[in-house]
Parts: sequence; structure tokens; C-alpha cells
Amino acid sequence: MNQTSLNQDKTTHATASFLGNTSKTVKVGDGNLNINDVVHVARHGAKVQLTNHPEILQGVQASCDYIRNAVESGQPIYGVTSGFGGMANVVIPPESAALLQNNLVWYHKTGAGQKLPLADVRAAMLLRANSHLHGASGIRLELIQRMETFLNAGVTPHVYEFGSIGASGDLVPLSYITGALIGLEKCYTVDFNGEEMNALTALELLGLKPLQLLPKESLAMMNGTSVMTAIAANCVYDTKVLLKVAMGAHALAIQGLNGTNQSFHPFIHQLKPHNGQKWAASQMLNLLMGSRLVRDELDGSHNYRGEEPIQDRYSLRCLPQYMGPIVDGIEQIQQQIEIEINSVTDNPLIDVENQASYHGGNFLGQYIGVGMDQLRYYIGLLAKHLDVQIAYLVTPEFNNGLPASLVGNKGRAVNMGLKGLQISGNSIMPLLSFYGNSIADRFPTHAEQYNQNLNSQGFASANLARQSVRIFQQYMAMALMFGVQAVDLRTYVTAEHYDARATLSPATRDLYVAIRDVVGQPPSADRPYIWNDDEQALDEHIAKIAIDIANGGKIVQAINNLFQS
Ligand SMILES: N[C@@H](Cc1ccc([N+](=O)[O-])cc1)C(=O)O
Repeated sequence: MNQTSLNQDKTTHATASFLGNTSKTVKVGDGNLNINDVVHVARHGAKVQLTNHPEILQGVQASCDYIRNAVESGQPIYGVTSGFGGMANVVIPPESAALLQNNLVWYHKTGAGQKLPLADVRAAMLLRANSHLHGASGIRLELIQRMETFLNAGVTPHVYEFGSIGASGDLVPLSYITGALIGLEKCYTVDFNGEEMNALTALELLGLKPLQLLPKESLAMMNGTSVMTAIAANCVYDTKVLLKVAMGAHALAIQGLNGTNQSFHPFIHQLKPHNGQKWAASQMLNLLMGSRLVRDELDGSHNYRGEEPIQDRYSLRCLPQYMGPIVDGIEQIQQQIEIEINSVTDNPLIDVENQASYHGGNFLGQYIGVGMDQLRYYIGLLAKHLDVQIAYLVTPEFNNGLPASLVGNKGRAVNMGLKGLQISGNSIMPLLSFYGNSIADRFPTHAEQYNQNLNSQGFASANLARQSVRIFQQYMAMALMFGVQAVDLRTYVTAEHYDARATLSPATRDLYVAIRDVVGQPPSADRPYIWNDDEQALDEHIAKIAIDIANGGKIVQAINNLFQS
């Protein structure tokens, strides 16, 4: 199979081959899953293995037994012997209890728009299985195992980008997964390792028969936050990568501007010891250590700089203070997402030990709605900082002696350097700030007969976060291009040649080499990255770098090697 056939968005995002390009196996049900586990399964084809812990499996069966008894004895339980949502006053007789579940899947077949990336749907199946293994949902092991089978065989239901208000969890998106898993009808379709087909054909190829749902089972499948949480997990992972690459881009910019390392002195940050601020300062010190392009002033020295202020401007000097809350914020979002990943998010929940069931609302995706609002907000702030750095680099009044717009060959009057690149970047940065607006506070008209009258918009928030991440990957590519050109030109000022490998800190040298490698332009002493305008197509470079970042390629590997944690 052709790997790219699985990649719905070839230019910006990795969905990778799901056919096991990793030997890792992720165990489900034994303990806590984290974001890295999710990404391994979602994007890199890690195999999934459900727990065989007898107590857990017995718990799953016991929750099913509880439901069966409740139906047989005519107990009133929401969604089992009652109608749904605002129609929960309708009494469902035992003989209709199974039909009720099939029907729930049918009338939620209302998704719209583009298909979700396969990686997000894979992550959603993993999380749904993980949730069900708590044994509080009343769903058969056989149905949970179908998710394991689908994941390991590379079968991914088609799910759509619109349809969930994030209140009853992701009813509509999860109905597509449910319909495909049980083979409800041909109109449920899947991607089978790159081939589109209907769910019945897929089941046949897997040697499985369509399954009849039992009471509670589709409610257990659909009433939960697994799709939005899946998207959020992938987005948090990507944003953490982008945060580190942003630090690398700043380290290049600081060297390009001949900034000082004094602003990152531990003395300063011990006196304002926020975790994120301390992290950013110490990482930046590390990134700059050994550079010939920075002012090495860790000993507390400072000298007059002619026309320039005696200390660096804020985008350099206040980097740790600006980055700190973003770093801490992303960390907090990750913690919340990881709790959600390991939660049971449906209703009602079955307490096997006490033979009781409780009506509640764990399906409300507020942590995802708010978390993804915040994530997009932080991405906007990261983009704003890079935009400032770029403006600083291209403006000869401020950039400590670099050419206007970082022109390479100044001997040719028609060269305009990175002017067009800045303009294109300027079109993106405000967009990323705009994406930072919240959606969790928006209100659809009191949804679903006033029953879901409070909703999280978590699914929409997560989908917006995915878009924001993808746009930021493009913007980051541009920022790195500015950084590379700037350090080449600064190297010329310092050493009268253009090969920045000789002058950069060892840490950023690896990043620099990776970027030059990705764009197919090796470093040279004779010319900087960009010499004449008409010698390269900059849009191709943007695309190559953005793809590398999205796919965790050479640039990300170089960056990952630089960070202690
Ligand atoms: N999340 C809802 C479940 C639910 C609500 C509404 C609907 N519906 O179809 O409107 C279906 C299911 C609850 O457990 O109360």
C-alpha cells in the first residue's frame, strides 16, 4: 500500500502508515494511557492489546449482567428502559430495549462536512475502548474487542467534522464508529488500509459478522467525549512539538540579532520562580551555550552599544517571562486531557459492586472545550512572539547591522530578500490570534428540547485546534527560514563567511543543519541561505519544512535531542 494514500492532507499533516511502522504495543485497560500512547496508536500503527486482567474482564461482564437484569425486572433506567434526552419520559418496554439502541445509532447519522483525519478516529476508538474497560458502561467485551480488531487491522470508520455540540459527548461522531463496528448498514463506511469500503464488506474481510446491539450498548458507545478528546490529544502533542521548535526559532533569532544571554541568567529567574519561566530561561541558556553570535554576558558585564540600547528589547529579554505562562498552560491542558483519556464518560454509570446505577453527566466535554480554547489562545501568543522577532530581524533600524529584509546579495539592487515571506507570515499571524477566540462560551439555541441546555462545544473547539496547529506549522516554517537567513548573515558580520555551522551554538547547529537539509540547500561559506531572489521558490521551502514538522521529521528530531524534558 502506498503510504500517502492514507494521508488525507498530504501537505501539512501526518497520518502515517497504520500498518505497524512501530513495534510498540499499547496495553489498554491496565492503567493510565498518556498522550504519547495515543499518538503511537493513532499515527504510527502501534498495536493495541486489551487487558486480560481477570478482574477487569469480570467487571465488564458484570456491568452487562446488571443491565440485563434491570431490563428483565423492568427497572426504570435512563436510556435503557426510557427514551433519550428530552424524551426520557417515554417508557420503553423490555421487548423494545434492544431496538432502542439500534435506533439511537440511526437517527444520529447526521454528520456533515469533511471527514475527520484517520488518526483522530483511530485515537477515538482507542479512548472509547479504554473508557469501557472500567466496567461501568454495560457493554459487551465483544464490542470493545471490535475496536481493538479495527485498530490492529487498520480499519477506520468514516466520521465527519460537524455534528457534535460536546454535550452528550460526541453522539453524532461516535454513532459513525458504532454503526461501522457492528455493521449496521452499508451506508456506514470505512477506510481499510487506504481503501474505502462499506462496513459490511470490511467486517467480512475481517471474518466478523454484524452484531446486534443489546440494551445500553449504543448509549455506552455514543454517550462520551472520546472523539473530541482524541483530537485534543493529537493537538496537544503537536503543540508541544511546536513549542520546542518555537524555542529553537527564537534561539536562531537571538543569535541573528547578536542578543545577550544575560537575560536568561538563573539568578533572575530564581527570583520569579514560575515553572514555565524557569524552564524557558534554562532551555534558552542551553540553546545558546557556546555560540559565537551572542553577547556572552553571564558574568554580569554589560557594555554601551553605540546607538543601540544597553539591554535587549523585550522580545529577547522577556522571552522567559512571556513564554512561562504558555508553557505552564500547555502542561495543565495536557494533565486535564490525560485525565479525560482515562475517564468513563458515559451515562448512566453502573456500580457493579453495589449493584446500583447512577444518572450523571460525565459526557460533558467542558475540559476539552475550555482546554482547546486555551490551546488555540496559546498558539496565537506563540505566533505573536515569532511575528515580533521576524519584524525585528528584517528592520535595519533595529537589527544590529543586518541588511533590510535580510537581503543576501546586496550587490544586486533588485534583490528584496525575505520581504514576501514576511508579508505571507503577516497574513497568518492575525489568523492564529483569531483562532485563539473561545468557542466554549458560544451558545446554540438551547439544544435538544432544552435537555442539553448546557453544552461544551468541545468537539468544535478541538477541530479548531487542529486547524490552528496546521496553520501554525506553516507559520513556524517561515519563522525558521528567517532564523536561518539571519544567522548566516550574522556569521558574515562576525566571521566574514556565511557558514553558520562555525558560529552557532552546538545545540542550534543541529537544528540549522536539519533545516538546510530539509529544504535541500546545504550550508556554504560562499553564500547565505538566500542570495538572489530568483534562485529558489520560497513557497516550496515553506511546504517542505511544514511537512517535516507535521511528520516529526528531521527538524523535530533535532529539536527533541536538545530539550532535557
Ligand atoms: N448524554 C445523554 C444521552 C443522550 C441525550 C440525548 C439524546 N438524544 O438523542 O437527543 C441521546 C442520548 C444523557 O445521558 O443524558
